[in-house]
Amino acid sequence: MEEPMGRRFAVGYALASKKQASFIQISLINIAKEKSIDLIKIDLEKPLIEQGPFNLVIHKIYGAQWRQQLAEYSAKNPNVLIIDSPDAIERLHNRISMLQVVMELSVIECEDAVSFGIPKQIAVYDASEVLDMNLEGRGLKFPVIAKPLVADGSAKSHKMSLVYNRDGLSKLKPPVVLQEFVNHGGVIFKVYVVGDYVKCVKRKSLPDVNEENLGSLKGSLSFSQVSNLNCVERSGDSYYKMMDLDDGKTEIPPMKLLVDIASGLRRAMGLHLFNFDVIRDDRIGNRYLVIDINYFPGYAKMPSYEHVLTDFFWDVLNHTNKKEIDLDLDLDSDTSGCKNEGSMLVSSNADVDDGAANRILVVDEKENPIQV
Ligand SMILES: Nc1ncnc2c1ncn2[C@@H]1O[C@H](COP(=O)(O)OP(=O)(O)OP(=O)(O)O)[C@@H](O)[C@H]1O
Ligand SMILES: O=P(O)(O)O[C@H]1[C@H](OP(=O)(O)O)[C@@H](OP(=O)(O)O)[C@@H](O)[C@@H](O)[C@@H]1OP(=O)(O)O
Ligand SMILES: [Mg+2]
Ligand SMILES: [Mg+2]
Repeated sequence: MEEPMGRRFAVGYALASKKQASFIQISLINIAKEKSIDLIKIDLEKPLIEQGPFNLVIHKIYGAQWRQQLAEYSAKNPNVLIIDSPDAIERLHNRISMLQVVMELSVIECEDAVSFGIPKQIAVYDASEVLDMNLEGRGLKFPVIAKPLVADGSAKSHKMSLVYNRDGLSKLKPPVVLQEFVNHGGVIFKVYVVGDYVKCVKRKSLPDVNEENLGSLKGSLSFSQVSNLNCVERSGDSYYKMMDLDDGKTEIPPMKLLVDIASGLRRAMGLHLFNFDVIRDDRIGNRYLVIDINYFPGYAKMPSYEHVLTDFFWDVLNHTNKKEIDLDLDLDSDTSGCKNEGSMLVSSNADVDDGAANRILVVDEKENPIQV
């Protein structure tokens, strides 16, 4: 449906320069323009409150100052949609709370023998804890991946190490999360979510570790952003071309499962723009583990991202009268299915609230952004 002649929408974007270079492509600007949507850069050097007018603001900026700016802007411009709420995004800045939400997803129907969950993990806050820690006693065994607890977009927050044995623990710099390394055939599935749109792509991941070789491996191995390593930048226009893995043999997980997890996460987190990383647990045929969730990921690597994002903006902008965005979660279908509990999968026939539960309010009565 086209907007009546003359009516245009302004979408303000607040992005770090690297993100701006990859996301704000001419192709996106033009496709949005055809749908009467103008993408307008927010100048981070000036107060947000002095900028606009905007109908919608999208953003990926860290820090209290930016949150304060958004709060002031919302108070002054209650009709402007902010996607997403900074409080909701905050949950993804900690690798424990990030994955906890997956454990809270209930009633996702799975095909026979298909299940999902997260790897076992513990947080370590203090360097003195690390050395005399009894990993096995806490349900973890080597190898483990050590990930910085904080995921704040810094290069440091992506620095991981694969720890093979006790010697490797000594180099860790808490606060870190120790997560069991799960063999998964060297392939990772990146599931991009844009409102109710879901797209899964395959990427290269860390190779499997052979348990028999563990004894001979030296303490630990450091790495960073493995799944982005085959991403190249086209000279001149900073266009990202993702060499998605096409090994011709790895099947993607059942799409229904991914869509259900995506819908569940959207509702539970109150977010519209994110991706999540999934691996297939080689020990248990059809068990899928969510290992990472990223806010406003590298959408430019997603096929036809310009159309997907433009359609999303259009939908959101045309729901503003209702002050709500229908998340279309389809929760009132058959509720008997699988519920994720700990690392176990149990059957559930729990009742689910329909109606209100299917919608996420974006603004409250005073039309300030709220958390769901
Ligand atoms: N539990 C795990 N078992 C096996 N491999 C893992 C596990 N966790 C992470 N990995 C591997 O390490 C990589 C980096 O981990 P993770 O995705 O948590 O880091 P990140 O820096 O947040 O990544 P991104 O660039 O997607 O934000 C994954 O892409 C995957 O290859
Ligand atoms: O550009 P940004 O800083 O947002 O980087 C994000 C990066 O997107 P990019 O491709 O645009 O670099 C994402 O890649 P994909 O998952 O989509 O492959 C992922 O690595 C996020 O974790 C990064 O966000 P951060 O965790 O650092 O906040
Ligand atoms: Mg990841
Ligand atoms: Mg991440």
